[in-house]
Amino acid sequence: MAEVVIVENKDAAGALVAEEIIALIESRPDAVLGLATGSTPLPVYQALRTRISGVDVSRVRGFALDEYVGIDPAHPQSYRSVITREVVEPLGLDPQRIHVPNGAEATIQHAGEDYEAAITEAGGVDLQILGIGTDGHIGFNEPGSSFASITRVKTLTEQTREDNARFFDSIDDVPMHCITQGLGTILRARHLVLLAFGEGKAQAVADAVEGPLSAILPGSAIQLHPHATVVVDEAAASKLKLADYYRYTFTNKPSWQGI
Ligand SMILES: O=P(O)(O)OC[C@H]1O[C@](O)(CO)[C@@H](O)[C@@H]1O
Repeated sequence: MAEVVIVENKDAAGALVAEEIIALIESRPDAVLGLATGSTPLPVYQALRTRISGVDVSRVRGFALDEYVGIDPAHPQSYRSVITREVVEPLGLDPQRIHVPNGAEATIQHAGEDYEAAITEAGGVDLQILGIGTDGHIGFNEPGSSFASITRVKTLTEQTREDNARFFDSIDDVPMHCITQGLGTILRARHLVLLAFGEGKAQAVADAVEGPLSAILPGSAIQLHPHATVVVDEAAASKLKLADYYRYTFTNKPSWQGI
């Protein structure tokens, strides 16, 4: 079962996860971070900005979860641009060490395989940051994705395109396809940290943490992981049946344990 940490707000979540990432980098300067985009991980990146000075990040490596297919990498909403703007530049990471799946149509046939090979060559991801879609996707693994899936092209659901229309001028501009790490890829990371905020994510969180294991609930794949941490605010936790138990467990956690 995933460990669930219910926090007061996004800032508290960001601080908690940022501390875990800094401890990881201090113990392993060439740590491999799994980077997510969307709104959810922003408080983590924000919290890292204020804590990272004095930490040597020159050897940190990173792999983004996903990218839109057919979008110009220079487009402000390509995940390449988002990762550069929100993570690489403010944290002073080496851009050469940060990878984003290649969504160019010309090379898309082998882009998934290439990305898997790059992750394997790096020795795997140490800590994977995850958000969750209102339809339950992690990465862009939409409902129906195999738990064994690897990096590949997926078609975005209408729900996801509507949710992400806020980043574009209109829903028509939201790409139809993406390339995403698979659920199998994500499950190979050594530590999963899934964040979710707000009532709109409450059902997806409950399904991921307490629902049946099912391809129709892609987030439920985290139940198969030996070290998964779910950090949520009260609203996103509102449909969890065992919320009191999670609070009790976290309050009584040994002080020497991280998340
Ligand atoms: O965080 P948001 O913007 O609600 O999106 C949900 C999740 O979907 C994804 O964007 C898919 O990449 C996640 O990375 C993200 O956290």
